[in-house]
Amino acid sequence: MNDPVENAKRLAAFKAVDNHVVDGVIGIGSGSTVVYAVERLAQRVKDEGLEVICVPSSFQAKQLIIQYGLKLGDLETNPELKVTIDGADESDSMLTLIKGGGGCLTQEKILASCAEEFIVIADYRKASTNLGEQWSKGIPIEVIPGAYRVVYQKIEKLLGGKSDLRMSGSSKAGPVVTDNGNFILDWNFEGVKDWKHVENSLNMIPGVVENGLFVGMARKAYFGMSDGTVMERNV
Ligand SMILES: O=C[C@H](O)[C@H](O)[C@H](O)COP(=O)(O)O
Repeated sequence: MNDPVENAKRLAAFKAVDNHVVDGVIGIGSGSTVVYAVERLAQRVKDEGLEVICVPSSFQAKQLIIQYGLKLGDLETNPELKVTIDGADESDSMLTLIKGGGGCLTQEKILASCAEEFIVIADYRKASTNLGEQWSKGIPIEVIPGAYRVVYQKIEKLLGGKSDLRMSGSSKAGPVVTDNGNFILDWNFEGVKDWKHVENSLNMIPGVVENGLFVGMARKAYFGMSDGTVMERNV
């Protein structure tokens, strides 16, 4: 593979699947890095007879599981996951994450919370010391559509910064609509010191469904590097 970023994603995903997946129920995150994790899972099912049931975190993840011929599960029949593997938009040195750049944060956080182990896979552009060093698009916040404006105002009053309603772009007029039928606000924060406080404060605002801060959930991350190595971070 010639693209260093794609190569880095693939290396991280393959290593995480090899090191953490055994027979059982697996949570499948969303995004472009997770594609490689599903590819590796499918290889191991074929080559080693690995027996996994895959629970998706999004429409995209479900399609991937189907496309690769893996067994599809859901949280109603498989509420306990051995491991969830997912990408991130940014990870600080404590593995505090920003997620939801692709709009899939709520179901991802549910899957992360149901897993014995939550493993992050990403390329080298996602690793930082403090959030905001690498990801400049703010914290994604999923909101009930009719409440987006009041949520926006309350966030500004409570925590400062500015939010933007995420728009669809040229393929559809109007805002992005999540897999759950909601809107996304991207909150550009200022001077945050306590991410757990922010995560909790955002979720206390009526109309907020979930936010893309994952604090204290991941214990291990794999970052594919541009030189072909994989950097591991543990907390
Ligand atoms: O909403 C999307 C998810 O949180 C993704 O896991 C995140 O955006 C990272 O995606 P990618 O692997 O494409 O960078």
